Amino acid sequence: MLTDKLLTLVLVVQPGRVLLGMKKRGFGAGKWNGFGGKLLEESGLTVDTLHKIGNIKFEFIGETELLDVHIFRADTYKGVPTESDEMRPQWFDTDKIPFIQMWADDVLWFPLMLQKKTFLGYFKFHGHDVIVEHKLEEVHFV
Ligand SMILES: CNc1nc2c(ncn2C)c(=O)[nH]1
Repeated sequence: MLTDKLLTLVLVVQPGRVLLGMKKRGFGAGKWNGFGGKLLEESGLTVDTLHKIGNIKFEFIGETELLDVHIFRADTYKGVPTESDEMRPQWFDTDKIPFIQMWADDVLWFPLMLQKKTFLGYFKFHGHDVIVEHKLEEVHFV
């Protein structure tokens, strides 16, 4: 819908490892996450090439606004991953991603991301931890 809340999510992925941030406050606090647009700067990072890898819409039961999350992969970055008041960055081996401390949808689409596939998704959440319905399909963006 037009009133969707647009978010960007950036995952810095290098061979065998991915950079995640522990969100320290606000929406998704306590979860390891990719970096939002402004959070990249907040984490001391700048990226040069972003590859669009997916778009997921999130509905939270009882809330009218959908989250429209555009997801990008960066293979390289500049700067040093630095803790901010929002985020504590940490590298994770791609076979040890802390999915139990992440949004419940991540375990479903991270494998697509790591295989450099592109996807569209829709997830309906009850609260912040239970997915009551979802769709996820590989697509080929132009
Ligand atoms: C609701 N699921 C979800 N939300 C996210 C994510 N990253 C940022 N936000 C706001 C995510 O991976 N899943």
